[in-house]
Amino acid sequence: MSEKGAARAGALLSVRELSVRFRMRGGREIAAVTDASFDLAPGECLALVGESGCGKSVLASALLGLLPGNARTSGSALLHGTGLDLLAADEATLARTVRGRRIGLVPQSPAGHLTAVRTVRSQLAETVRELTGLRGQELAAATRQAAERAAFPADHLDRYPHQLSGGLAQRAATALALVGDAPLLLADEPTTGLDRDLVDRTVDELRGHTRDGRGLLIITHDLRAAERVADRVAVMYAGRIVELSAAAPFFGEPGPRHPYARGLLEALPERAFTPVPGMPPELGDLPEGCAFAPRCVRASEECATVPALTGGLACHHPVPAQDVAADSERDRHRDLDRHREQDRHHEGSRA
Ligand SMILES: Nc1ncnc2c1ncn2[C@@H]1O[C@H](COP(=O)(O)OP(=O)(O)OP(=O)(O)O)[C@@H](O)[C@H]1O
Ligand code: NI
Repeated sequence: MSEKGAARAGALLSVRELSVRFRMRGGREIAAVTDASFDLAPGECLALVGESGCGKSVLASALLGLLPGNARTSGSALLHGTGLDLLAADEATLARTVRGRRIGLVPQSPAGHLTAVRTVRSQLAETVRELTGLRGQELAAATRQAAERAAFPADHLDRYPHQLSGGLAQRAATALALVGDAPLLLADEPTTGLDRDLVDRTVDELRGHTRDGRGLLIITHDLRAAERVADRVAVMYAGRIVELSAAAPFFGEPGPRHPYARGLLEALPERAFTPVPGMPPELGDLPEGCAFAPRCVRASEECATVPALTGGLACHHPVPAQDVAADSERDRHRDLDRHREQDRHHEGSRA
């Protein structure tokens, strides 16, 4: 998978060196996203994971043109079939042809995205009508189906957003995002506030969206959900993608190669249940080199420079490679010791 240079042929979405800076009062700058590059293939689900505040939602907002006025974006994000660079497109184009039509969004805080003064049914129906053109009985039925897809209970359809629990608001937002089967779905923490069964059901429904060559970019804290649905995983740390890997070797053997990604997995209750020590850095005050180095047991002088993302990894000391090297080094010493031992033994018996 190419990470730099030209967009990949046939990709649904090709993001290259996407960076987002927020200008703050006093000239301070927040480096929310730096040089993010990835492709999303038709039919593929990519999970974007990483600690709170690492830039995941900002990345998604940048793709949809939903950043506030103090944000500056650079790089490119080509959306297949539109000839559009999402980062260069004007607001009218994004509003008219991209958001909701080419790209569906499950927003991170659904309550704020639902219209306060209208019932869920009326909001869903409007979206269904807009995107499908259905009317009357057919529209009513399609609205109920849309709710059902996201496990939104039919008997709550006539409620207003403020009458919904967080989990129900989440499901209403997911239902809205699924209407119209946009070629690309961005789901930002779509399972917040849901219990495990509903998490599974929701991510399975989102995954189902990738049938027929559609794509899914799912942003989640929930590594179990990511493991359940993702084909590939992108791990973000302090605004950068530090590892981009196929999901099977990442969650299984040999496991992640970036020490941070490894730490994230080890923090899971069903694994070692030990959190990554320390705290992520302030994005307004990043260190010079690798931002993870201060928390990394493997850090050395090399880490004073930012490692480039090559072969899906941005690290001067990737884990298995070193472990394998360390193990073979240990084995070599053990063999040497054994040979010396044997030599001494032979010498002893000769004497
Ligand atoms: N409008 C803004 N102005 C200034 N800084 C912002 C703005 N929006 C986000 N940020 C900063 O950008 C960084 C990345 O935020 P983002 O919301 O993308 O994190 P995240 O990875 O989605 O976290 P979470 O998992 O908590 O949702 C944070 O440091 C945040 O404070
Ligand atoms: Ni977020």
